Amino acid sequence: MTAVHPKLIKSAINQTPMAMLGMLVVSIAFIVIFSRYIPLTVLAIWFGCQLLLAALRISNALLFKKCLTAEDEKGLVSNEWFFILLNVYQAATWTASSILLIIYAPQPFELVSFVVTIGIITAATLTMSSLFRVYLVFILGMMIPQIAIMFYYGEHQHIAMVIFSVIYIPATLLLSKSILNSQLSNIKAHEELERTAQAFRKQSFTDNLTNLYNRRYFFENAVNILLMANRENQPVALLMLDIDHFKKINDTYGHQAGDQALISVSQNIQALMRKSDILARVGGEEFAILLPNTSLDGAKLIAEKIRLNIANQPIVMDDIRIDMQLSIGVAELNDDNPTMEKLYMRADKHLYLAKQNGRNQCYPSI
Ligand SMILES: Nc1nc2c(ncn2[C@@H]2O[C@H](COP(=O)(O)OP(=O)(O)OP(=O)(O)O)[C@@H](O)[C@H]2O)c(=O)[nH]1
Repeated sequence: MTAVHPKLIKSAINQTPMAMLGMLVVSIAFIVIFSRYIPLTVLAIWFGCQLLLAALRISNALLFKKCLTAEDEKGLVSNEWFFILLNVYQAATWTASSILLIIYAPQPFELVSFVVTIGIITAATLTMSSLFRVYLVFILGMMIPQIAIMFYYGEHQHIAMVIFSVIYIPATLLLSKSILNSQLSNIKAHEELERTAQAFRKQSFTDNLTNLYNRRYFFENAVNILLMANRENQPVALLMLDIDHFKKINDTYGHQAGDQALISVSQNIQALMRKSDILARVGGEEFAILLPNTSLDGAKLIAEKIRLNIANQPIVMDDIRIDMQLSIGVAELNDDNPTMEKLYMRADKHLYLAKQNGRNQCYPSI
């Protein structure tokens, strides 16, 4: 058996309590109507079988739920088989009810039984179509004995019922298939929408070229991190990084090579970061790194490590080799720079000083 879409299984699970309630209501109606013909002990045994079926269907639904949570493919397939067996069992109990009518009740109650079967099958179209194979077994399991019973009586009205079934069964299967297809296309449309929304969400906080966080995300997050650090009295540092003479790289090797250089530098810096650090591209060739739980001394060490790493790792593209250098301004959250705005201004000023002092360096240095 091939795996059924988890959302279809979920839909079948959700319908189970309602389906079982409906089945028990019809069973009770059957008992009330036919208690004058069928001995009560026989009806009690039959109802016991229906109760057992309801319990097994609920446990089947719970097992499905467990397998879905555990993403247990094999478990899902064996549960589907379990569901099919339960439907064979259900068809058998309803067939048993028809046989009880043949034995104990006068004609034309066999026709009532036939109509009840049609009613149950029609209702099941809504609850079982998501698992089409299971429904197929159910409809055949329910209808074949009814057709046999109609042939057994063989009168004109019984043959009419058989002819009616020949039209009804394929029509119901077609209806069930179209419910299934519409459920599937709804699921697909929903998943597509979800994917698009996720892509938009990602786009709203990432830089298209480097895949790093963008300026907006960086500053929105930084404000929150600073608030928390201020409250908990934890150090935070900010690095502002700018590639030296990047214009020359563009002019010498072309804009595309410049783009590639930006991507490589981003990846190289990212590889040196901790998970809790926030690295973003905040301008053309300008990056920012927020370092939670990091003092100025720690930040200077990290800045120097990044600077050296970039300076010692030329970017190789096809047959060209581009030497890259960074200037880095370092600042920490303190009484002089208590807000993101102030911290940013200080780090940016230090970046300017690093450039002024000759580039390829950090300011303040170690
Ligand atoms: N390839 C490429 N270039 C970019 C991108 N964004 C900005 N730039 C270029 O980056 C260059 C930045 O030049 P400047 O601001 O003069 O800075 P610089 O040449 O790095 O000089 P200093 O910062 O003073 O060392 C400009 O030529 C921009 O066109 C981009 O996304 N891709």
